[in-house]
Amino acid sequence: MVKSKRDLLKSPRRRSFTLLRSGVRNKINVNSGADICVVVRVRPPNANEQGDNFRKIIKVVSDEMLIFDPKEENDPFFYHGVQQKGRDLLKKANKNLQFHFDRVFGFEATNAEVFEKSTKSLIDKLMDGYNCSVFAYGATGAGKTFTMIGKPDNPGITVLTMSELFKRKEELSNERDFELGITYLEVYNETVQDLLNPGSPLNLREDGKFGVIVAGVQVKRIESCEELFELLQTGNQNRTQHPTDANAESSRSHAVFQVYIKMSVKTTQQILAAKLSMIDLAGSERGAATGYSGARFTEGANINKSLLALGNCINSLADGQRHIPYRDSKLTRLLKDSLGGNCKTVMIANVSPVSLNIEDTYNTLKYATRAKKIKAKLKKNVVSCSTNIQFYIKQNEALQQENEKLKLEIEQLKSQVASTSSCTCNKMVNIEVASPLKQDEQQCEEKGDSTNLKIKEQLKALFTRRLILEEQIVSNSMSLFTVRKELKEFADTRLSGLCTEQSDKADGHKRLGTAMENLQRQTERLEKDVEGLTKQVKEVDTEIESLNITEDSGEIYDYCQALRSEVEKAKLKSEADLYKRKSEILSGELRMHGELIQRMSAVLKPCFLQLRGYGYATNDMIKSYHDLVRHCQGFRTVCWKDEEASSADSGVGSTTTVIQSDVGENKKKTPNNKRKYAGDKDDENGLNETFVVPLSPAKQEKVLTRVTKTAPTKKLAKVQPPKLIRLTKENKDPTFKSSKTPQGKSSSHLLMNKTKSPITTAPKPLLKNRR
Ligand SMILES: Nc1ncnc2c1ncn2[C@@H]1O[C@H](COP(=O)(O)OP(=O)(O)OP(=O)(O)O)[C@@H](O)[C@H]1O
Repeated sequence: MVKSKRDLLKSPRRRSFTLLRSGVRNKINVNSGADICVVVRVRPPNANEQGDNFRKIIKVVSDEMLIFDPKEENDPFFYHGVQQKGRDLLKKANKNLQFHFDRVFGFEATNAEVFEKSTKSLIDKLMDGYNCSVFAYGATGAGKTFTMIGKPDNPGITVLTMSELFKRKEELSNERDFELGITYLEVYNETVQDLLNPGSPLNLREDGKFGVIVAGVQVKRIESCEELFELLQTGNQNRTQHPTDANAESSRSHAVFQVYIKMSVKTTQQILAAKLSMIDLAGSERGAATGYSGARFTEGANINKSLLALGNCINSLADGQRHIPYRDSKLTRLLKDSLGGNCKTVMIANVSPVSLNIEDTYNTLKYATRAKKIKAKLKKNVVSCSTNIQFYIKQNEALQQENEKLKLEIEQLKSQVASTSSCTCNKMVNIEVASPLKQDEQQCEEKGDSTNLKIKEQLKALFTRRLILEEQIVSNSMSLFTVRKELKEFADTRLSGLCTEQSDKADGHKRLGTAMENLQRQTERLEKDVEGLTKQVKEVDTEIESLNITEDSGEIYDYCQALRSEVEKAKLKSEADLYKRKSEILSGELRMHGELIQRMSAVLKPCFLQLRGYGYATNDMIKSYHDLVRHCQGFRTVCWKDEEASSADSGVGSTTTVIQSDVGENKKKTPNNKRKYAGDKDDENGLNETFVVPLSPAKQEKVLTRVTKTAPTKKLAKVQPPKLIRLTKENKDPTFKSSKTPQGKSSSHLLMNKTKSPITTAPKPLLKNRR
């Protein structure tokens, strides 16, 4: 359904657009009772902007209103020497837009004034347990850093706000206990760095309870304002800065300074927690204006990308949308709870006053106007431990304490191990000491016992850790994935062999290929994990070694060895479990293979019978089919040495055992070196004697091993005969089958150790074979 123009005008986006476009007739009225406080600061023109080259584009009308691109009233327009009433139509009309904000600061405003009228009131909110945040937004060189950090002689609002906070803390010290911790981070090129403790980039994690958490960030406790100045200076030195055409000291990153405050009200035992975030955003900029190229241009693009994400969040919040795209950039993820959430926010929009930056200034003013519409959901943090401060501070404290404790323990244990061994030596040496010294010796013994106990505890802890690590290594073992990957490769080969259509083959290959790629990726990930775990095992081993336990350590040494073997036992157990899982996978595969073979046989057999029935089956086909049948029966064929080549040609599967001339007679009876199969009694195409040896698989294995080891020697034939019983009509074995060769000689089948195995007869061909 098409909306009417009236309806369209009702949409928030459309309305703001209309307001902005319609110039002086439309006043941009922001709701002054809104939760976000937006102030604009116009900086004085710098040295480059002074003179007549640039006109002023901002006119501060009052504390709350400014006119952007004002009409130039004293600019008479003459035509043919006569002053005209209208304006010069060749000149672009000035926008003359009125903007209303919570506060507008002109050139002459100092940082102290800005602080008084914008962020000072936040301290009250913080004391009441509300989260607060301050953003400085604007184009590069617009005065954000000057406003936030300032100069030594003109401190910025961060310092002034913190001074006020400390002042208030002093005032309330009789009523409340305070704990303050700060973090100073920078977001540069979509990575988060700790400015107070520079190192590798930090990761952001979402926690259901604590909101967005910066993993690994250090929270510094501060007691005084002086400490804070030092920390801020250190942090600023670590901040990424590069000179640009627009600003000689341009900050190329977003700096996020956060103060965690925990207050316990002495009378009520109530705990209030609050967080103050002060953010100096990197300058929004047009590449052309900043004069960048190459890496700097990319850096600028990244800055703009995160600011765009911030702008989108502001737009969505202003429009009251349910989904806010916080996840679009690291900056917005980090500031999720500082923007539109449970937070009192102040936005300071910094602008330049001259026409050189007219576009940037206009964009900043529009941005600020949008931000004004955001509604926050303020909520007091009256909780004992539901804010990040508790989490970070407690986690930090606990870790530090644990660290210190462990260091101390290791030191103590090292010295104790040394003293124990010397004590044991002393004991041995002083076996025959004089009685007055015996008391000392006893004490030493006691000391030794308690020391032993401590070392044992330490060893137990270390070996337990080692055991856990070893178990993790086994459970992360890639062997399962390797097996799965091999099976997929096998399936791929099987498919290529079976598929007749190229498209089927390609489809299957694609699917299996994706599975194999996934398995490969998982294997690589596991490899990395295992690498890390192995490193940890080594560290544990080093710790154990550092205890210097040798055979001379006596009981402790035995204890250590016992623990070691316990770990080995547990490791073997987990390995056995792993093998069990592996064998489960393989048996699954085996079952699947069985089914597959059954289904293949159901297709293959009728095809073969049909082909053979109609005389289309070639001899090779028939032979291969019979080979297959025999392979399924588990038969091994014994043939003559000079038949080896032809039997090798026979293709599919049956195992052929070669026998030399002890049964030479039979060899002479062979007319054309063709082999006879048990079922082929009616095959008339030159049959000769073949020794068919149906055996139980175990026996086959035994014989074959022996044969393979010794073949092809006469010795082999000597070994074989006692086990082979030539069947003749005379021995009347029921399993005996005989057939006549073309020469009228009987061919025989040999059964190993009289094994009575039924011989399958292939179906008679309906027609004669073509070949
Ligand atoms: N209100 C002001 N009064 C006097 N000088 C100012 C004022 N605002 C800014 N300046 C000067 O303008 C220059 C640029 O300011 P600043 O470095 O604060 O800009 P910025 O917005 O932080 O730029 P960038 O985003 O590139 O870091 C500085 O030399 C600063 O001293």
